[in-house]
Amino acid sequence: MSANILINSPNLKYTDTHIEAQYSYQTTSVHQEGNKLTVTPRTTEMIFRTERHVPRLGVMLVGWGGNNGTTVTAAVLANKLGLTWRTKNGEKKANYFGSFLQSSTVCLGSGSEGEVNVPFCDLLPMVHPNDIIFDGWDISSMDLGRAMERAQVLDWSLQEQLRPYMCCLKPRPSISIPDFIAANQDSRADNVLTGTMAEQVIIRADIRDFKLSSGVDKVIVLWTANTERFCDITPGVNDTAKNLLATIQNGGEVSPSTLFAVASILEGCAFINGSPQNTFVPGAVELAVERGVFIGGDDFKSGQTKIKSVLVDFLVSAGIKPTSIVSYNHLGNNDGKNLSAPQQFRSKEISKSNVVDDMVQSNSVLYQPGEKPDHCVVIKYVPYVGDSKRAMDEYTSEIMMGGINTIAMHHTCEDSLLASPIILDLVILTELCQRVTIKPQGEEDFQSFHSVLALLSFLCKAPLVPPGSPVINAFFRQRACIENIMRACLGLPPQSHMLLEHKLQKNFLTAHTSFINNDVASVKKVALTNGKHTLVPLINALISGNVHQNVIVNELKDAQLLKNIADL
Ligand SMILES: NC(=O)c1ccc[n+]([C@@H]2O[C@H](COP(=O)([O-])OP(=O)(O)OC[C@H]3O[C@@H](n4cnc5c(N)ncnc54)[C@H](O)[C@@H]3O)[C@@H](O)[C@H]2O)c1
Ligand SMILES: O=P([O-])([O-])O[C@@H]1[C@@H](O)[C@H](O)[C@@H](O)[C@H](O)[C@@H]1O
Repeated sequence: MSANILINSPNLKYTDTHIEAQYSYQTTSVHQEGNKLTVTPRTTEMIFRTERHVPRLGVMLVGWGGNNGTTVTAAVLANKLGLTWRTKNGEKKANYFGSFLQSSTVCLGSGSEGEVNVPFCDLLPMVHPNDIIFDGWDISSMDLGRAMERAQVLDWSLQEQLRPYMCCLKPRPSISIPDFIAANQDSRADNVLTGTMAEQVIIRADIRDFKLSSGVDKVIVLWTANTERFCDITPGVNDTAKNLLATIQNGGEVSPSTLFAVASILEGCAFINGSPQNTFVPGAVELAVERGVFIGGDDFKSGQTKIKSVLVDFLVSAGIKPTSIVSYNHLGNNDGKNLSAPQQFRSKEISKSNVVDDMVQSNSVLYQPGEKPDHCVVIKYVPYVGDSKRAMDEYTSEIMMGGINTIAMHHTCEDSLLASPIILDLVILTELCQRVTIKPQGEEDFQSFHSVLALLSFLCKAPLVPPGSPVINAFFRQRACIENIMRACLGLPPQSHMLLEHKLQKNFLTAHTSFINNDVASVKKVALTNGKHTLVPLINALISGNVHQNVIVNELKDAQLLKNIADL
């Protein structure tokens, strides 16, 4: 059941169009001279403004006919239709498990019954996955009904129910430059555009056509097509936006994924890269910044790497020193087949290898400058296991007094059922970020997040961040970042987990009456600022927080709003 959250704070204003929060952003800056560190707390006042209107969202997937593309489309349909199906283990019901926005919760604070947790997606107005309209491209012409069968991900009895809907969905012809993906993909490519590179940017017209024909307000484009090889970064070719656009016109090395990114940016649509290759060559990043369009990536953080971003964080922050990480996995889907080619595997290897860097570098007690654990990544293609990926990891660490701590792990999961909810989170979070603007003190105007949307890091193996920003891979730091930014949009302090009210001899929050009076005072202020209609829900909130009705009535009796209290 979704929660209806109303913030009782003089720092928050609800208007018909926006949620506007006054926020004190607290940071600490450190000045270092030798081993002397001077640490200065800083506070920057700012206003967070979130548009309340949730648009109709269209998502165009590049690689729509692949395992991820068909699975995410089928999952949304199954949820929308409320489907259930029988398996040998009993009846299953469509759900969004694995989506942190839909299926994980955040602690809002404490009430009379203890901590109150709400679904992440209830914090701010955001698109529900059931309302997303999908479209997309694939170099394979198969309709999504047959492609879903080819993927072998979903239970057969569910596929049977979905097929009539999925068969009506057909991928648009796509850009194919065979050199970028494995040669073993050639047999799939029967749905490709022809003409020069510039002519193939006709995909811009597809975006417009989809927007018009579906009636969506916004389109986000996401690459979930095959992993490409890395593209050379060459001065004069792709190093600046101008050079990249000229190369597209005149010919030269540009990957299909970069062509899609450029087309989306030129159409003003956010572009997300779910694969590991360097789609965002410097010219593409510059173009996104120039046009003020969001880009995000790279490579969905779905399985083995997600665990790594938790486990290494745990080890290093527990003061244990990982010295060797050996990660092996095998899988038998088409992604695995493509990755069996050396250049495509290399893209994945790079993306999977850097995930521990920030955690290792943060601990100079355990690691000398430049020291890193050995880190080995292996992927093998084993057709028989299909989409059911097997991952085996061995983490060896040094513990106290020369001791060795070895953790070995075996992980089996359907690759595409891990990636699909991440696709939904990526597009929903990106859309939400498009409606948030921030005005730091001293600035004239509200500004949006940087075009390189680092907030998506949580969902990516190799996070793309604005130049000069720290890359954070640690799972809970990434999650806390999203949670606390959303709380800031509501004028709420960051989640500190201090729980001081339970750690002293007396609980100062319930014992102190001025706390209650302050609350009532702020109700008065909020109701006077935001209109009478907010009074009754605010007072109800106070009552459910154990403030006695008489206290509220007494406190409010001098207010002009007294007559509204009769309605209670
Ligand atoms: N499933 C996961 O857990 C996971 C995690 C991280 C990243 N990824 C990445 O997501 C991508 C998709 O994975 P998948 O399992 O769906 O793979 P898949 O091979 O089943 O699907 C990819 C689809 O892309 C199509 N394609 C290839 N080149 C194209 C182009 N130029 N334009 C349009 N379509 C094109 C193929 O025909 C295919 O249908 C891969 O790059 C994979 O590495 C997957
Ligand atoms: O998310 P994760 O398990 O670390 O990484 C996975 C790889 O190990 C796998 O080989 C690949 O095919 C998947 O698409 C995914 O990228």
